[in-house]
Amino acid sequence: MTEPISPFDSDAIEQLRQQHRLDPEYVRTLRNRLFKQFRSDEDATSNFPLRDSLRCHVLQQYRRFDSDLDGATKLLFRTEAGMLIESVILRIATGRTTLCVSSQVGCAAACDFCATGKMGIAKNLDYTEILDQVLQAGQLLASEDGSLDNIVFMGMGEPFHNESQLHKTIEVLTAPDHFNRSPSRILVSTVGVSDAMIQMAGRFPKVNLALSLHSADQSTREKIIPLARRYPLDQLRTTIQRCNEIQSHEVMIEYLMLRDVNDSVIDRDRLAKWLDGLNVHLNLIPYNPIEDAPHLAGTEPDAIADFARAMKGLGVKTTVRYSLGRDIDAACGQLVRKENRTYALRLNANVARHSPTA
Ligand SMILES: C[S@@+](CC[C@H](N)C(=O)[O-])C[C@H]1O[C@@H](n2cnc3c(N)ncnc32)[C@H](O)[C@@H]1O
Ligand code: SF4
Repeated sequence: MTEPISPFDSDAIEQLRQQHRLDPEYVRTLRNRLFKQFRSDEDATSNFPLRDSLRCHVLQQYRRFDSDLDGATKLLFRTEAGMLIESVILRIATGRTTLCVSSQVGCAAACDFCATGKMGIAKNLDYTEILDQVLQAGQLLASEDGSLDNIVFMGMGEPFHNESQLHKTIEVLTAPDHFNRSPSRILVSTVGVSDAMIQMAGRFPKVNLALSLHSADQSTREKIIPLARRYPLDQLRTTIQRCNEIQSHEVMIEYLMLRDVNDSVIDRDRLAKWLDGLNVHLNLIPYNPIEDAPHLAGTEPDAIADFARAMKGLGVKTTVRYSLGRDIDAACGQLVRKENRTYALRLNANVARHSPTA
């Protein structure tokens, strides 16, 4: 009995097609139905002669949380390795939908304010695991007669720590004979990995980039983002200049509003100075408190609005992120953290037991 084939694996699909002398039209129809129309597995594979050789999903849907407050849905998936990852569907009032995907389980960057960074693990997802988040969310939206408009890499993980799988994912997402998504509707958010940002801008110039800046002061940034030591602010500014030269659109600057950390008048003026001359758009993010960082608190909404007004006054294009799904975030984040920690501990115990020095 041969291993089932993932429809995302073009080489394996082509090999199968040639082996069975299948008309390429069958493969085209399968891809159109599954990747472009997001039909159900059964419907999409119904006339594919080798449907029993396929396995449409590498992720198992584990839980679903729907917000009572707004149109957010959080999907928890279990990977084959047993880890939980999350994807979030944001249904925005304008009718547009955005899917936030994970690129890793956990994250080595270990930012102080981030639940994923506090998980204490970092495992890369492979491209089929990232694409399956898109497929399953797309199928869910299609079943509600909705559509999927934007895909953002703002879920668990640092996408540029998983660069090869990220590039492969974007290739399949934008390939006309696969998902055929517009690159301008894809956004990759990073904590700031300079060389990878420039690579991305060069290889996929239409894909949007977002930099999680969070402070324009080097020592403050280092306190909340350990990776800031490796990629100092001067280097990041030059990186954005380089991306601006390659790309025709703005880079998004994400700025988490943390009370008494980065929200003073001095912080604001320093930020405006740092952004001056760059083709950017500033997005202020309200902080979502996490259990593992009791020392951090978010800036009050009124103060965020004042900060935004002042930044606009200083000539910076500024918006405030309206955060969706707050009611489901805590429940889901805690579940993911707890289960993945338990799993990682079990895994480490097994490795120790089997290591020659144990
Ligand atoms: C989870 S990260 C994933 C992408 C990438 N690793 C990055 O840092 O940009 C996506 C965004 O969520 C933000 N974020 C992390 N923890 C947060 C929290 N507790 N409240 C609000 N935003 C948070 C990050 O700063 C980043 O801008
Ligand atoms: S890089 Fe992004 S995902 Fe990783 S810990 Fe920092 S905020 Fe979280």
